[in-house]
Amino acid sequence: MEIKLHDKYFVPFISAQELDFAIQNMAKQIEDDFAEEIPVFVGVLNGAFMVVSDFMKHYTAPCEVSFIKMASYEGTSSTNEVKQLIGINQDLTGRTVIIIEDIVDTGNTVEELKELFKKQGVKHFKIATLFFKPEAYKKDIKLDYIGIRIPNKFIVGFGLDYDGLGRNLPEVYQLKD
Ligand SMILES: O=P(O)(O)OC[C@H]1O[C@H](OP(=O)(O)OP(=O)(O)O)[C@H](O)[C@@H]1O
Ligand SMILES: Nc1nc2[nH]cnc2c(=O)[nH]1
Repeated sequence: MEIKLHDKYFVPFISAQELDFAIQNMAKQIEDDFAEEIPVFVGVLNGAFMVVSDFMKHYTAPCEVSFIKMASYEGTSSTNEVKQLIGINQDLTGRTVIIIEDIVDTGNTVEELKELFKKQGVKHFKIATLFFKPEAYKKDIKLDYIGIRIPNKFIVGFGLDYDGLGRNLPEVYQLKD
């Protein structure tokens, strides 16, 4: 059933079951790669709060979790300027940092994050994202773990918002044409 948020209509796109399956797969892959160490998962707020919560329930090896707050989107488009609103106050020297994103779109946010963590002397820097829009991506940075590839259309739900609304939807909706 379609929904209305502010002035726009959205149609169902990805079910809660498909989301859980994709997150479970990412957790398993990362666990296979990093079970020998204690990675620090860094969720990118606000959008990633739901992915991180579900991801952590599927990741069974020792790990730590922290959050960073970045923002670049106003309405349905990128401002091209990514701001850091809340940082991490933990020494990450020599640690394996795995970013958990809800979505990688233009790549502006992951580029900014990579710069930020490089300066902190981390041992490994990896990126995991639930959603990836290949047609919108403008960077060369490798994305290490991708949940679901989606077309270049605006989505909401499961943490993702349209001007503040829609983050609490348990499934994902796509902007109606
Ligand atoms: O690849 P990009 O084009 O940079 O887009 C991806 C970013 O956009 C969203 O964040 P947003 O800036 O909307 O902030 P929010 O997480 O608080 O909604 C999303 O959570 C990513 O962090
Ligand atoms: N809500 C939302 N935020 C985004 N940030 C980057 N791409 C998107 C998108 O498709 N939807």
